[in-house]
Amino acid sequence: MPQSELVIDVRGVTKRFGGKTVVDGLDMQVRRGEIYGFLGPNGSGKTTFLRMLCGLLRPDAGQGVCLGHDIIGQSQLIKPQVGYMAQRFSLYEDLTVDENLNFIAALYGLAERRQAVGQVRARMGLEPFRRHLAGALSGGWKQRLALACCLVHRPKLLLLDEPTAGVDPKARRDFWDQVHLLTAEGVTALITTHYMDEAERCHRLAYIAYGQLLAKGAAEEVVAAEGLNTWSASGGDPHALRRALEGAPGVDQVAPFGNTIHVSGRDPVALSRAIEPLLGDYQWRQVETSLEEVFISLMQRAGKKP
Ligand SMILES: Nc1ncnc2c1ncn2[C@@H]1O[C@H](COP(=O)(O)OP(=O)(O)OP(=O)(O)O)[C@@H](O)[C@H]1O
Repeated sequence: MPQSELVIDVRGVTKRFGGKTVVDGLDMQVRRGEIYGFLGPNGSGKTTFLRMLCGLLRPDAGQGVCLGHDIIGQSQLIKPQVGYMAQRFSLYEDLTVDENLNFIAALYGLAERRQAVGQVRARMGLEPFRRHLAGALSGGWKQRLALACCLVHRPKLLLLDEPTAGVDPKARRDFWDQVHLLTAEGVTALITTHYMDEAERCHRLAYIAYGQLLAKGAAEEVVAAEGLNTWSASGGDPHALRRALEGAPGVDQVAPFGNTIHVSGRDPVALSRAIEPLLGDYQWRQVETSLEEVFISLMQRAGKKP
């Protein structure tokens, strides 16, 4: 891959708080125009990593470039080209939509302020809400306004930290449509999320736990690499099935999915052996392993490491 295509190219990025290593030697390469999903359990270091990329935090170790600039020595050149949407709603609730947008435009010292605000307002469908207080908007519209504020200065890279947490499915769909449109125009997006359907909407993704990278690639590559076999059982007594399988040799996970129980394991022979005595009491079929099952498996295995 030509280096110029890499908007993010960092290696060994590490951050410690007190004695605790929160991001531990992380590598990440993200191409221009890519939607890159960044997943991991709460407290795994995702926000800390994003903050290091855009120069809000200084790494203790590691190196690399973001938007062609050194993440340590040239963070002042990176910041103006990044749109960072922090996890918590960080707009001024007692200002109107227009006032929020104008304020951000002024902060960036944009020359064509009115034009920039007008464009982003139209793009995000915020025209009808121009004079509404940000605090009075619904969750979905607040999130749109937050994205609009990230876009006013026409950044090349979006760092979006759980941008859709708590918003309804339609608003999430609209949000992802916008992100796809933006990346088609050449903007790059690095997005943290806990939603599996969103992970699947990313071109590629990385999964971290305890500050360490556990998997990366396209969703289907990540699923294939974990090598889990998954069976779905229906009928009979699902609670009894769960009790029978939990902790059995060869069974790595048992989880209810609606009216079925999913059973996964990395060793297909051992898994079949565990299921065999229960074959007659339930209807079984082999199903595709989901990303959720893969992430749980990755976390379980990471947790078992000494
Ligand atoms: N400024 C700080 N000082 C001390 N500890 C911090 C600081 N910022 C983050 N941490 C700790 O670093 C760890 C990683 O936090 P971080 O917010 O990066 O995780 P995360 O993956 O973004 O989590 P979540 O999914 O909950 O947002 C946590 O244990 C957190 O308490």
